[in-house]
Amino acid sequence: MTLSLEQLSRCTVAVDLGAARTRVYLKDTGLVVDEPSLAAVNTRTGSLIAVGSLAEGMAGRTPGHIQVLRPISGGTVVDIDMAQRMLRFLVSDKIRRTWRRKPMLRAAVCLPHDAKPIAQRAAIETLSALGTRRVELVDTLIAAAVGCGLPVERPEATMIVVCGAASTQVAVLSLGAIVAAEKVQVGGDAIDYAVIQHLRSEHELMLPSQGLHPLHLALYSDRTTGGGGTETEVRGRDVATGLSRTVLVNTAHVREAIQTPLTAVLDAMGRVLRECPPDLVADLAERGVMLAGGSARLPGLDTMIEAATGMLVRIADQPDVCAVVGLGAMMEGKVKPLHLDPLAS
Ligand SMILES: Nc1ncnc2c1ncn2[C@@H]1O[C@H](COP(=O)(O)OP(=O)(O)OP(=O)(O)O)[C@@H](O)[C@H]1O
Repeated sequence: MTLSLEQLSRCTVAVDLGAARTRVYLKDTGLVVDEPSLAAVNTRTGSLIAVGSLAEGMAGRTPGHIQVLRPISGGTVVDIDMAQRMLRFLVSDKIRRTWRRKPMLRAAVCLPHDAKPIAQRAAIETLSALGTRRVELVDTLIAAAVGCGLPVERPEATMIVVCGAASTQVAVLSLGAIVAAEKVQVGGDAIDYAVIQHLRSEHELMLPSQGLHPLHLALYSDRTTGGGGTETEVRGRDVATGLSRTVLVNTAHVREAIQTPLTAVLDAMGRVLRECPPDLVADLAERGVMLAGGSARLPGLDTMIEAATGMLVRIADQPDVCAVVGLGAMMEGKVKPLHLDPLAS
C-alpha cells in the first residue's frame, strides 16, 4: 500500500468499501455517498432492483426471487461485479450533477491493514466502475487516524481502534506510519450476533433483521441511568410457535452477552501495546486511545476499554466516516508531511 501525499493529492475521489456501508468523498465537495453496502437483485432476470438504504429496507421482506446481497465482506470485495454495479448506482446521481466535466481518473480507497494482494486487486477493479485508471491504496488505520484529527505525522504515539461491522483494527502510529497493528474478526456484526443468540436462548425469540436498533437505544439510556439494567420491550417471532411475541429484556443481561466478542478487542489492544517500544506506551498513557468506526458508538464500549486498560478513551466526532473523511483531507492537501531531512535544505 502507498502513502504518498503527493500521489493522493492528484486523486479526485475517495472510497471506503465497508462491510456495512459504502462511502464516497469527492474532492472539494465532501461526502456524497454514505449508504449501506447492499444490493437487491432479481434472481430470475439478474437485474439490480435497489441499492443502499432502499435495499436495506427490503432485507428480510423479499419474495423468493429477490435477494438482498452484500458484495463486500470483512472489508474485502467478494463479488466484484455486484460491487461495481452497486457503486456505479450509488454515485451516478451525484457525479452527473456535480462532476460531469471532471473525469475520475485517479481514486483513493482505504483497505484493512492486512489486506492481501487479491483483496487489493478486487478493490481496484471495483473502482474501475467509476472510470478510474489509477487507484491509490491507503491503510484504513492511517486514513481513520487522519480523519479523527490525530497528529499522525508527529514523532509521538497515537493509538486508534477502528471498530467496523466485520472487524476491529487496532494500531499505534507514529511519524505517519504504523508501529504495531492487529486486526480481529470481531465487529458490530459479531456483537449483534451475540445479542441475537442471547434473545434466542434466554427468551426463545427470533429478532427481525431491523430489530436491534431499539436494543442499542436501550443500552444507551441504560448507561445514562447508571448501567444498573433496565427492562426494554423487544418484539420478535417465537422460536416454537412462529407467532409474533413481545418480551421484556433486561439490558444488564444483554451487556453481559456482548462481553465475549468485546474481550477479543481488548486482547488485540494488549498485543499491540506489548509490541510497542516503552517510550511510545508512555506517550499513550498521557494521550489515550481514539475510537473510530461505526461500532465505536456502541454504548459502553469506551468505558469498558477505559476500565480494562486504564487509559483515557475518546470517541471520534464522526466515528463512522473517519476513514473516508481522512482520505478526503489527504486528497485536499490538508495534511502536511513532516520533513525528516532538515539538513538537506
Ligand atoms: N449507534 C450505534 N450503536 C451501536 N452500533 C452501531 C451504531 N451505529 C452503527 N453501529 C454499528 O457499526 C457498524 C458499522 O460500522 P462502520 O460503518 O464503521 O462499518 P464498515 O466500515 O462498513 O465495516 P468494516 O470496517 O468492518 O468493513 C455496524 O455493525 C453497526 O451495527
